[in-house]
Amino acid sequence: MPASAIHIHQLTKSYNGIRVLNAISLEIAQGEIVAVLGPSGCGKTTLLRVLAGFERLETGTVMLGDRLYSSPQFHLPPEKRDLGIVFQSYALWPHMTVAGNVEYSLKVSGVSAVERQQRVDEALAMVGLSAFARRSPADLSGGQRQRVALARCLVARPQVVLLDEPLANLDVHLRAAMEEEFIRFHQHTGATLVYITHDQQEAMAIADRIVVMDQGEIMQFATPQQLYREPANEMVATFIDDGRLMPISDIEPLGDGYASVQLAGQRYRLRCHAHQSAQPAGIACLHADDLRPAKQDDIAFGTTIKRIIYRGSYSQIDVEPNRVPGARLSLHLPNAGGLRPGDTLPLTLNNGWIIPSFTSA
Ligand SMILES: Nc1ncnc2c1ncn2[C@@H]1O[C@H](COP(=O)(O)OP(=O)(O)OP(=O)(O)O)[C@@H](O)[C@H]1O
Repeated sequence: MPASAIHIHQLTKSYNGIRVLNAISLEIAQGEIVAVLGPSGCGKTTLLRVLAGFERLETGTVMLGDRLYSSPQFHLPPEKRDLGIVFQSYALWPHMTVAGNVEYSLKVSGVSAVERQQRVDEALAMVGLSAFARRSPADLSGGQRQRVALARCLVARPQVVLLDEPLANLDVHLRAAMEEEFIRFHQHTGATLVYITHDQQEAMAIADRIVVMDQGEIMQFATPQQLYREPANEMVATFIDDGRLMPISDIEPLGDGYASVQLAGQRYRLRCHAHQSAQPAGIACLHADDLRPAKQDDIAFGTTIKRIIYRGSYSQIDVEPNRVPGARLSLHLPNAGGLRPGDTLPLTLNNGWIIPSFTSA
């Protein structure tokens, strides 16, 4: 079994009798970058803390390769786990220099002075902080401190790195630079990265696969493209990007990855799960790029413009389908031209995804 693959099986965890993680099972491959994404309070940090060994689990197992880390009967302490951890709060030693902070763990574990020097230089170079080795953490910016925390983790050359919202305190430019930093680190080391964030853009930019969590459960574990194009349920559909839900009826699978459905009074072909069954009713997920203003020969449905938001390179047009009062769809136009709220805008579909449903209702 690859040494740094993570196997989580049926993990549950409660605080004060309240279930915070419920039957979590995940197989993370060696060298993979996995982001854990979900709304506040869904259990992301708790999952990371159980992986790191700061919390015990109630049921289930956590293994790294073929090594048992946690089970109800067994708990390997955090310092014995072969993991690097980068938390949102940098927790640097204020009385040590940048180099001292990075060197500390090597000193404690008895690495020779010559090797320490070489590894500290290497780690600081990797995060672009060679020139800051002798500074005190107090004299660094937030982003630089975060990079010291990363260097401190890298210097130990862990096979698995757990990162808890490491970019949450940084401004938008620094975040982009740090995203590149993580990817570079990953290319350099091939380590397995588990990355917690509530920022889906960040998750999409960095991760090979994303775990979407809600209320202590895994909603979907898939590539960013799959989450966007083939959400497993309504939560993922609306959580990822600008997904909007539309009621559909008379779903007839066509056997080629598409189904014919009734939507806003018209018949359309939408993408569907290979095992989608015929259903009297269901829900479709439509993104902005699934919609466009109808031309003369298109199969169109009428909508009324509710709101136009200028977003620089495009305008976001929010509409209500005339035959589905209360539903909201959104499309992007490079130029909203003479459109106004209250105007009628006939739309058609480029694409769309049926939220999977497998049993006949
Ligand atoms: N030590 C604790 N004692 C009791 N409840 C806790 C404890 N730690 C977390 N919780 C609860 O467990 C749930 C999950 O918390 P967790 O911090 O894992 O969520 P999260 O997804 O990381 O949220 P955020 O994005 O806001 O950091 C929350 O309802 C939280 O209040």
